[in-house]
Amino acid sequence: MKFIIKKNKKKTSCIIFSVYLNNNFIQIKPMSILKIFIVEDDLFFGETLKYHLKLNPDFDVNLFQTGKQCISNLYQKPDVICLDIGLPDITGDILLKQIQETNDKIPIIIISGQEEIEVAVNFLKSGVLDYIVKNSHTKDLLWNSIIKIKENLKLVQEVEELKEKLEQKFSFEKIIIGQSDGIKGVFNKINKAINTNINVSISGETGTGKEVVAKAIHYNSDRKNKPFIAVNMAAIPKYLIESEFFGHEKGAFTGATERSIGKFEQADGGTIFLDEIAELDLNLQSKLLRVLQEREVVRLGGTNAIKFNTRLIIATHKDLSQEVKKGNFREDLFYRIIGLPIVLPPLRDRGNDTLLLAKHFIDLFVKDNKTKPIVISKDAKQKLIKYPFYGNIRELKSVIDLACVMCEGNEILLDDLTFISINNTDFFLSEEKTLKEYTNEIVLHYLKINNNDVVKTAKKLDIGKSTIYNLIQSKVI
Ligand SMILES: Nc1ncnc2c1ncn2[C@@H]1O[C@H](COP(=O)(O)OP(=O)(O)OP(=O)(O)O)[C@@H](O)[C@H]1O
Repeated sequence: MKFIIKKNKKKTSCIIFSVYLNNNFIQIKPMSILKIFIVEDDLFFGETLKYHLKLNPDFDVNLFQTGKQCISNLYQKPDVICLDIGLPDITGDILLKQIQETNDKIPIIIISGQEEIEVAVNFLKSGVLDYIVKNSHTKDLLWNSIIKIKENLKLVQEVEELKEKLEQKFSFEKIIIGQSDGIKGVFNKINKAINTNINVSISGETGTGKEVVAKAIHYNSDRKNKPFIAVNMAAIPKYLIESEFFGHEKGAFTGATERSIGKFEQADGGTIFLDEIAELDLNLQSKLLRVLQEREVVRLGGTNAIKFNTRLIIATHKDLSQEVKKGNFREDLFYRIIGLPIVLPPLRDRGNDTLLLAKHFIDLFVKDNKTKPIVISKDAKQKLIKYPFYGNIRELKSVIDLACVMCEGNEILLDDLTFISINNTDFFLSEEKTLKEYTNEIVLHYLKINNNDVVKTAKKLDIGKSTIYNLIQSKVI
């Protein structure tokens, strides 16, 4: 088999390539080109349509005068077929069937001399996209119809591309950064979850990546082409949760002006991710339990039970078993949802992962902002490793983004790191310092806050002014 690729001469606005295969050149069209077949035995009418459509440089038009020619050229994979139903060699309905048997995805437009509505309706019912009557407007109607098809095909292609990107994006070993033992254990659990349908419960402090893990499981499982629906219990007002979960019928309550499909129904075939599950109130917990047991929902104000097939992933930053002990969470629901537990370690327990993640966020910053490459100084690295990051990876990202903005040149120095943590006493105590050194730091801290006002600082710390003056004079602060 010979295989040659040649670039054809530039036709209008685009370049068409040909592949030489088995003694024939077969054209390969770029996606922006729409291959159109016109099947019309009236040569003059056919040529008129062809001439008109070819005015659009994105249309590659082929004219065939018989049904047989059309069928034997289907290998060219037309994007649209415009079909006259009064052909000499084959009736329109039989030709339509033969085309659909070969490829039922090709949009077909019927062009016919028959104005009877019944004929048109029958063709439309059998799957053709449009029915155009032959008259002086045909060529314009055909043009508009094909433009609509082109737009539709573009959307389909975009959706396919996005799906593909999403799959690449969630190839989890690439997006979940980390090599610590803790994160390796998480990868192991994710792999187990991907290959089964078991419920998954993810726990971990805020910002440890619970949602990232939930998405990684969904987009790497068989359900990846179905929806991933995330619901955050803490973000929805209590009175709306039931309707959000289960949907409602029109008129179910004041303000329910339209029927609404609930999240469980929306996630049918896919995954529902219930974030902050511990925030669900007890009354709704029992309703959720019933729905999970029956695997069906009844919309508010409705009577029909609607079956769903949805994988459940829940997340919480609380210890759910403790919540059960405290009476805040139903024990039966706990056992129903706990499934495969995945515990995400806090960032401070992931060792060197902090630096891997910091580098990852720097790279993202550099790419997004099109800046020169940025590195981290040794001191800054040490500080990052020691810092407890109570906001975990989310906090690290904001520290790194700010440091990238603040750093002069291409190196993040110690002073470029700004920690705005809400709880940093542990960090303060984690550094090995003497009591004297701690005292000096505290004095310095309050002097800064009080704009170097010694009297105010002394009063605040309940120490003598002279103590502070001595520290300043001896240059320890
Ligand atoms: N291992 C990881 N590698 C790269 N990025 C991560 C990782 N883990 C988390 N992130 C990033 O950190 C941020 C927080 O992650 P995520 O929202 O999944 O955390 P969470 O635990 O669900 O937070 P919360 O409890 O507040 O809802 C996101 O920007 C996410 O992309």
